[in-house]
Amino acid sequence: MQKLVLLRHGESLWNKENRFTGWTDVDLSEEGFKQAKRAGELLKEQGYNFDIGFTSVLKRAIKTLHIVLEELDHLWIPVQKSWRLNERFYGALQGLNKDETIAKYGPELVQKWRRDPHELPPAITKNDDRYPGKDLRYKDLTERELPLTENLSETMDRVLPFWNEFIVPAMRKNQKVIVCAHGNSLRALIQYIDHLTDEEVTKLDLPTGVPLIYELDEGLNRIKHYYLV
Ligand SMILES: O=C(O)[C@H](O)COP(=O)(O)O
Repeated sequence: MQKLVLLRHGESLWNKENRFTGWTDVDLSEEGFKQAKRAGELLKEQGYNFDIGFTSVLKRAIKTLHIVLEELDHLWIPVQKSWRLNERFYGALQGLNKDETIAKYGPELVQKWRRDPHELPPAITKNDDRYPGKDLRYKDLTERELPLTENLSETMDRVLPFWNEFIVPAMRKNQKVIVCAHGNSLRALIQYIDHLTDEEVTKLDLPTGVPLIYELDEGLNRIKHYYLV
């Protein structure tokens, strides 16, 4: 049996302000820093340690992982960052307040944008300041990989190659793995690991800063999963 720890970053400043965030690189809120520390304390109390960490290229996840590893006195372990673990790119919704967006477009459409795996939120253009092609950290991405908007199914399409190429091989070497990422990149991973239907995944909401433990068998199939509280 092998344990895999999935962790959504602590509350961000825009979670707090209820704004669509996506690839916007906002920091943790004060509460988010506390949640990250608490996650580290919980993992420490329950005897967890890790051989490798994986995270996105967004500071709310990077900092959460760093704080957890600091609590565990594990800052020395390798940490691999990838844009593939980023939050779903929320297109032209990025920066907008979620309640104001509901008031403007109606709850049904906004809920579809947020949770329907195949519904695309409105796109940005390449002239938009939010276009990732203007951000140095994405300079090695091909034009096809640079999103203008993204649905959950496309998020899954870019998360899974990373899972298969890096996370699975680490677990096959019996390394203890922590993945610190985002609501929707983790939702995509969970849909894959748990074989959830599109219908089931729409109901899945991950709390910020609470470690989710997966117990996996030799074939990396799920035995059970639970939150650490
Ligand atoms: O990017 C965001 O706004 C959040 O992290 C996830 O938002 P959602 O719950 O609206 O998908």
